[in-house]
Amino acid sequence: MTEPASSGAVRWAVVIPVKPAAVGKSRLADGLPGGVDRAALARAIALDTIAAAAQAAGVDEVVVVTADDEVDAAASALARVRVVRETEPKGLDAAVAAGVATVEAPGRGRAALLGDLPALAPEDLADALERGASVERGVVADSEGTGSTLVTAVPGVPWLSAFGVDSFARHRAQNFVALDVPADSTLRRDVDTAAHLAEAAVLGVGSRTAAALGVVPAVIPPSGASESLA
Ligand SMILES: Nc1nc2c(ncn2[C@@H]2O[C@H](COP(=O)(O)OP(=O)(O)OP(=O)(O)O)[C@@H](O)[C@H]2O)c(=O)[nH]1
Ligand SMILES: C=C(OP(=O)(O)O)C(=O)O
Repeated sequence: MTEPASSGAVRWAVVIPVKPAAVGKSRLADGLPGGVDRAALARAIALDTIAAAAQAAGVDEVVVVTADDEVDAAASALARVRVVRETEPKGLDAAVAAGVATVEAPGRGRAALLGDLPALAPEDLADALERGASVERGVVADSEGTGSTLVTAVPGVPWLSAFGVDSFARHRAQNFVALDVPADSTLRRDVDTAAHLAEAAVLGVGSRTAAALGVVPAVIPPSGASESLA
């Protein structure tokens, strides 16, 4: 197993919450191409996000918090990924906090990444984490500028997150520093709707999402090509 190169002084644990696919990504149901299974697509989106995060420089471990058996099994097979089972629905912030609480290395920065970023490029996450290393708490806005896709806390800073509607403004109000990642970073394109999915497809979605959409693999960047199994 090859370690990713360091992206700076801080090494990170990245927590990714994933709702059970049977109930998650409900807003995606409207406008999906015929024949696309929404639950399978929701899992594929989450697993592409997890796989990209696990390949980002500076990331020591990815902690997936989920009650979904299939996501658990597939994520657990990836190097640097650990799954924390969610025994009852907790809500997003509580699920993230449960994952953060299992991070044992006190010298590690902690980050929460939403699990709906199918176009995420590992280098875009690495770039954001490097920026997050120089502030106590950081936040990355989604493409609309209203939500948050990444929240960070450097070692020693107590964990806090305030995900949900208009979370970017609420994170900023709690003194999270807006991390200056490019407007077109793949880290910003979360997918809640079919229109978002179309934008993610332009950026280039991961191999699992492409397969769930029935897209010809040859036009998809090989984001999963170099993944190693644990
Ligand atoms: N483990 C866990 N993950 C959650 C929970 N709520 C949301 N998430 C995850 O957080 C991320 C962002 O959530 P939303 O955009 O609200 O996703 P969603 O609830 O699946 O989507 P909608 O049903 O369309 O509202 C996704 O990766 C979700 O799977 C929760 O209670 N537990
Ligand atoms: C969960 C969030 O947003 P969305 O529902 O748009 O993914 C958020 O921005 O905190």
